[in-house]
Amino acid sequence: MSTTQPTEVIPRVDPAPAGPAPTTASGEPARLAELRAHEISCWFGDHMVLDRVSLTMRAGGITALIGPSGCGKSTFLRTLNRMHELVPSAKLAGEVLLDGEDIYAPDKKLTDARRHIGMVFQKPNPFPAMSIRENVIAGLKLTGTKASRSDKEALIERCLRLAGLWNEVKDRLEAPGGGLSGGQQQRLCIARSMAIQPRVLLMDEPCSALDPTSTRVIEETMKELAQEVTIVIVTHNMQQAARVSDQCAFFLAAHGTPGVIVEHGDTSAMFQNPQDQRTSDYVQGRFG
Ligand SMILES: Nc1ncnc2c1ncn2[C@@H]1O[C@H](COP(=O)(O)OP(=O)(O)OP(=O)(O)O)[C@@H](O)[C@H]1O
Repeated sequence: MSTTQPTEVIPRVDPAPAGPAPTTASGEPARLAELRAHEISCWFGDHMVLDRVSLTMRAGGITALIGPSGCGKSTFLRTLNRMHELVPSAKLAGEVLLDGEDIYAPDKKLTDARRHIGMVFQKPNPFPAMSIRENVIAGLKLTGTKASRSDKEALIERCLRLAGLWNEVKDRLEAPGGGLSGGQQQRLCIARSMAIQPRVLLMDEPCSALDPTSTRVIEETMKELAQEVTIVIVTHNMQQAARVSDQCAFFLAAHGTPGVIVEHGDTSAMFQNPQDQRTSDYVQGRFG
């Protein structure tokens, strides 16, 4: 995909988003949220793919999930906003606590989990025929959020600035989202996710379909976003994990056993002084 995309102008991420910052229902500034997975196990049918995985994703931090293919990183990520349960054969045990409240508790709705915990996928998926403007606010209708026309305009600008896209699209907000380059489309998807003011943003290999320039732009964008939202990213790119994250979790599924976290901790420690030989081998590219 990256080789066929139009060339992308390198934008500067605007550090001063316009429009209102996220607030709680009472108008207080939204607090950054901690997400804690406690003893998460997952199955597809009888196939257990994760075994009692626990991880605390710090409020306002960027946590990178790393590990070889098939060890359960994406499955784990999908448990964090209840996407795992969309697969008919899927089962799950354990808890996911958003600021201490289990998103799987019987009184919690699936739509609440999606509202508070947004997701950006590997392949950019804007609504191609919808305008850039409509793409950004597409989630408002889905989540039943009401906003005045002027609030919507402020939100559109704010989210496009947050996603580092405003300067490139401000003069063509009515153009279709599908006409943007791959990197721009991914930033449009980030803007769309941010418009519903999530407390956590999950990113599943968000740069794997992008060229290096677009990748660096998204990485800069992530650092800006982390001031407002807790980020969890799955990445195969060790340099990316080292560049963007402040915390890493190394997943491994040895010899057909379910995936577990072998080691987790501050990114600098994981890369410079890992405690487990397997982590050391993986981050230095000796396998995976
Ligand atoms: N929809 C599904 N149905 C059945 N099995 C699945 C499904 N999705 C994933 N799996 C299996 O679950 C295990 C973990 O897969 P997962 O995609 O979570 O790993 P991953 O670490 O994210 O891999 P990759 O890095 O290649 O994306 C694998 O054995 C995979 O085959």
